[in-house]
Amino acid sequence: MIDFDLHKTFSSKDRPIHIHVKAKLAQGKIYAIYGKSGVGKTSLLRMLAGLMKPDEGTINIGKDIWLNTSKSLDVKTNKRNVGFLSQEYSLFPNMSVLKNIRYGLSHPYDEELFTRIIEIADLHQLLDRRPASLSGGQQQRVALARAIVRKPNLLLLDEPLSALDSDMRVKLQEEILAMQRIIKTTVVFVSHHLPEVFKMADEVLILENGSITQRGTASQVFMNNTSTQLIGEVLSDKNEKNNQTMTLLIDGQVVGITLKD
Ligand SMILES: Nc1ncnc2c1ncn2[C@@H]1O[C@H](COP(=O)(O)OP(=O)(O)OP(=O)(O)O)[C@@H](O)[C@H]1O
Repeated sequence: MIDFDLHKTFSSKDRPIHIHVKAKLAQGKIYAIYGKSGVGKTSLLRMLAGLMKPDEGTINIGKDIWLNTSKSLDVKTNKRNVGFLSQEYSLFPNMSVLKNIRYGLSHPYDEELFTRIIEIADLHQLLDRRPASLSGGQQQRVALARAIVRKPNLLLLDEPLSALDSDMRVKLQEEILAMQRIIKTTVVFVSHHLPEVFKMADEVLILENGSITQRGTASQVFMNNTSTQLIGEVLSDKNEKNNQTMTLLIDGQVVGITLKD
């Protein structure tokens, strides 16, 4: 169980931005954080990772205390053993894939886990290559493998798949699920991509203006939510015989819509 209650205020020119996030997350489950731009999703992940200092708050994970500001207790990021993936792959450019994955791994490491993760991420052929010679999807798989072999207490994913094309995205989603089933770590991921949220999340936490306003399964929070929007790009718009036909690009899919009287 992870139990957190975090406060952070950013001063800005117009008005201060208050973030107050509080939740209990079960060990080994996958949670999606969903919300509009600027509501505090990245800030929440960064506070959980110890990369951003909250003004006030607590984080308890199992029997460990990571943060208790009233007792001036703040466990450093490297001692929290958190995996953090974002759109940037942050690999060491001058090291091979193998060295990147093994870098800083405490010895003796779990050889069996290492082998299985390399297999799932399909990295066998790439172990001697440098990151610059890999595609974006391959680099992200290296970053994922590197996070997973450390058996993190918590895996934080800040839209790591959003720069990838849809086939690679689906492949990476499968790989994340397969790896998570092995190490059974708790995963908190930010995504704007509803199919991804439905596929991956055991539970969704809706963040609005810095606070969690709803939580439940994806079906529970989205099916009755009238504010859910599908955003599409108009590819063509024709008006024939009183029927208006529009072709839209929605979430990578081309969709035809006919509007009648
Ligand atoms: N270091 C900072 N200093 C001042 N304001 C900040 C800082 N970091 C974040 N903010 C502000 O806090 C709010 C929440 O930012 P955050 O990046 O957490 O949002 P987000 O939900 O992840 O947004 P997005 O989906 O666009 O990535 C935003 O208004 C942002 O401008």
